[in-house]
Amino acid sequence: MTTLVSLFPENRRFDLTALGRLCIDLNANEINRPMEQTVTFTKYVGGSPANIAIGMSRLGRRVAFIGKLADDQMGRFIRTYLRDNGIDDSGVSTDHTGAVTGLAFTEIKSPTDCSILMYRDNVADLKLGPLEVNESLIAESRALLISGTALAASPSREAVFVALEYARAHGTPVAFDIDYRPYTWKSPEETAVYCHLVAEKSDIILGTREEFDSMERFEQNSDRSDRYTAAKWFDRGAKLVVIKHGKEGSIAYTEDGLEHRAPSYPAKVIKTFGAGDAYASGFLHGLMSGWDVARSMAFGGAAASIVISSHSCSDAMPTAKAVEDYIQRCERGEITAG
Ligand SMILES: Nc1ncnc2c1ncn2[C@@H]1O[C@H](COP(=O)(O)OP(=O)(O)OP(=O)(O)O)[C@@H](O)[C@H]1O
Ligand SMILES: O=C(O)C[C@@H](O)[C@H](O)C(=O)CO
Repeated sequence: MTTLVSLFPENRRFDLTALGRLCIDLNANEINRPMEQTVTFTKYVGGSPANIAIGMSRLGRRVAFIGKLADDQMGRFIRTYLRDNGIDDSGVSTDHTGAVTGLAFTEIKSPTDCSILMYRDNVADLKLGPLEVNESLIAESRALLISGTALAASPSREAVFVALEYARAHGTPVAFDIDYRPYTWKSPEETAVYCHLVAEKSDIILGTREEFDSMERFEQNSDRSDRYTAAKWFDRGAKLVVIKHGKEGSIAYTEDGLEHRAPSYPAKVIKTFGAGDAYASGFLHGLMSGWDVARSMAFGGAAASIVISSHSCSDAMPTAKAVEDYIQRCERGEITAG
């Protein structure tokens, strides 16, 4: 049994500070059809790190956010939602240059064929500057979560590196979610270089197999196995590497050389996105609770199944009781894949 609870310092004001984008999701109401035929959408707070922060807060964790919002109705909607969900927004600044809120229109063609159409020109989240990174939030947190998309442009990119410096100075462990969104970046090479630099400074690295491949683009060794990937990052200081495989579940590696596997839970899938964010929040909650790695992964997987069985990502993030109930219902055979 491997636990990582000792990684997280005790007696801090927050369990997690998340850094990255706060956006809007507009999820198609008319599901199972292409965007061309979709005419109405429901608005939710979105953005992977926002979803993870909201998920952690629903699980009873104390959460803060570092980011930047547009000075418009959408920005105010997001701030209100964060506050209503008990998330400390003192590290969330407001842009005054006319930047806009990032929008993600989700197309739900079928439960397995979903895509996101993103509007990300001149977005406020990527305007977060190095001087706007709130050091005291990082010093007062048991962990810092970095979303890889925050590296896609300056000055947000520099802000991430400043946050990493503060984390190191205050002994705050870093969880890095690669969160690769190709349309935000100029080139795959740029993604590989900057994500690599951050992964080298991270304690926990989370990503899908494809995301690790995108970050390891310049890897000399042709071995693309999960085990090789994990060994590479342990060499560079990581303590835990988690590789997600969609419906096939996830695999985690720990420094002690052990491999931990979690199958997924059944789900009546409405759309697949949001799975990774729910998984991350459930998984980090489990680790911080002192559970072993495999149990934490399973809990994250159950949270993911709940979210993909729902219309939204952020709004659908479950409480701990809802996740536990879901696991029990699956064990009793009351929930099957739909
Ligand atoms: N179709 C599915 N059925 C059941 N569980 C799933 C399914 N897809 C994903 N999951 C669960 O969610 C976890 C993370 O999913 P995935 O590997 O798709 O991450 P991701 O690609 O980061 O997600 P996202 O689509 O949000 O970006 C998986 O390990 C699994 O437990
Ligand atoms: O990550 C995004 O910007 C879009 C998300 O808000 C969406 O909810 C999703 O894809 C979750 O991973």
